[in-house]
Amino acid sequence: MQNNRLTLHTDKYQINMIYAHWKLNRHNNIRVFDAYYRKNPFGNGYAVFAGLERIIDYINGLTFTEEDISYLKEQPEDYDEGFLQELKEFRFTGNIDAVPEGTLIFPNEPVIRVKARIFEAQLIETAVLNFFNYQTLIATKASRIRQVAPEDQLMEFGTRRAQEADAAIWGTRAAFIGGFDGTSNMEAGRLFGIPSVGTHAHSWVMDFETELDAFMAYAEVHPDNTVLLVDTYDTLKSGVPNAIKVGKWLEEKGYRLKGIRLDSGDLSYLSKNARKMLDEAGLDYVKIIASNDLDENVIFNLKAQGARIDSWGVGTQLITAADNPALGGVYKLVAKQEDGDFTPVIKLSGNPEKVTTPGYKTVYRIISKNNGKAEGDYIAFNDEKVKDQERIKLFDPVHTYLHKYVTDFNAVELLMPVFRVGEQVYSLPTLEEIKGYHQKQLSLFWDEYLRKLNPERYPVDLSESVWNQKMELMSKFKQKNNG
Ligand SMILES: Nc1ncnc2c1ncn2[C@@H]1O[C@H](COP(=O)(O)OP(=O)(O)OP(=O)(O)O)[C@@H](O)[C@H]1O
Ligand SMILES: O=P(O)(O)OC[C@H]1O[C@H](OP(=O)(O)OP(=O)(O)O)[C@H](O)[C@@H]1O
Ligand SMILES: O=C(O)c1cccnc1
Repeated sequence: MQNNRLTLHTDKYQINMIYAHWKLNRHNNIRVFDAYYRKNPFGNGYAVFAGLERIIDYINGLTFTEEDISYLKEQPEDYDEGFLQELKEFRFTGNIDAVPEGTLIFPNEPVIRVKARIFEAQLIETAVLNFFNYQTLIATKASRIRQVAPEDQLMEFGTRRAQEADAAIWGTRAAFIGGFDGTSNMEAGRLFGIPSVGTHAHSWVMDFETELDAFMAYAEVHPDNTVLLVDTYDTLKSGVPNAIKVGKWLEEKGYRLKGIRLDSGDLSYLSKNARKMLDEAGLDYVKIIASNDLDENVIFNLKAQGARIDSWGVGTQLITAADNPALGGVYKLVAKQEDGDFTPVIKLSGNPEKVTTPGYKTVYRIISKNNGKAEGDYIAFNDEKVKDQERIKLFDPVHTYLHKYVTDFNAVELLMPVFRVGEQVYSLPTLEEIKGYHQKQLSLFWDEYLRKLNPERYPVDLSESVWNQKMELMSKFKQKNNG
């Protein structure tokens, strides 16, 4: 049952809404939706945007096949033939803007903006959020892990524990964007050009009479790429001594043992002792690799203990974002095009954080020309002239007395045109370029915003016009609802 099609990868309520829009002849109305997230995951100070490549693939492949239509015909809703005909001719004809993958993003700022017929904009909500939420989450987790091991090799080992195949593949790509160097997943390697890496499992050792036989046999087949897993029986009494024997044998053949892998026990104690034994045997070039339910906190602590580990294999905790398994990104209607103008719409909530910010808006990153650092992100209406302003007032949208004026800045617009009238106008950078761009993004921010424990909150502010309009709409709707 092969299924690579994603058009029906949507919630039924989207189909029911677009059907009702069609019945009421509202389906061609142009609407604007913003996608954003509300709370940083893992207690981090930022998130790393990922998922755009998948979104672009999805939009480009958005057509209803005969099978899709037949399935809709089976539904109890008894959709009109005219609607199904409309779906047969369906293709995306709207505009999408998004921040580039690898961008550091912050709560409550639009990172994807869709302006399209409601018929199209509503249909794509589910899939767009699905891709954005998961991939951004994993890229952010990877970025946290990279932060605690800036110089080490980081290998993604999570496929066996991932939430199924797509999560493994696209999660691996996101991990690479966030700072990983390689993956054990061959398909991710093939698809995206991510370096594929691998050692061997306990089964290899258990399949031979002795550990030494197993190590020798492996080294004979892979003399220039041997990493030996040394913890099957007794790491320091058997595994490391046997690895040293193999290392010496490889030297005689003109090769070098590449590494040993520790996969259980006290990784600090074992790595220090293994390092000593290897060095004393003249094998100081042999790398020590660690795995076993690692995450940024364990790695950070191991480093603080002086563990002698050069390379980390990280699986479960990364690919499942185990300590924060969902990003919670949302997709909200913010404006309706009426007679050429954009009418803002708002969603109220008892929870102030859930009140939407109305209007057809864009986001700027305000970068000081004096020090090259980001001062804050600034959400303004699409037609506000932010770049030409000499002085900009940044104020907290909740605690408005908290404000500062910034002069001498560059206002860098974050949202890039991705689709125009249904045509892809954005050429995707290579994965290496995205990774490099992510590193540059990090250098824009003060360390206080980036630290992984209790970071400072980076300002995401509204222009005065956007703020005023939000306040006006809030009081207007409150009055209406109070009769
Ligand atoms: N020195 C250390 N300091 C902090 N955490 C460590 C240290 N050494 C290992 N760990 C981590 O502690 C956890 C211990 O896990 P666990 O008890 O499953 O390991 P184990 O019993 O050694 O091995 P296993 O059960 O997989 O054979 C793992 O996440 C591991 O990475
Ligand atoms: O621990 P993770 O971060 O998920 O990394 C992947 C794990 O997968 C392998 O273990 P395996 O499936 O053999 O099971 P194990 O946990 O018993 O070692 C490997 O030896 C790692 O321990
Ligand atoms: O190559 C490895 O050592 C590896 C790959 C996947 C999972 N665990 C380990």
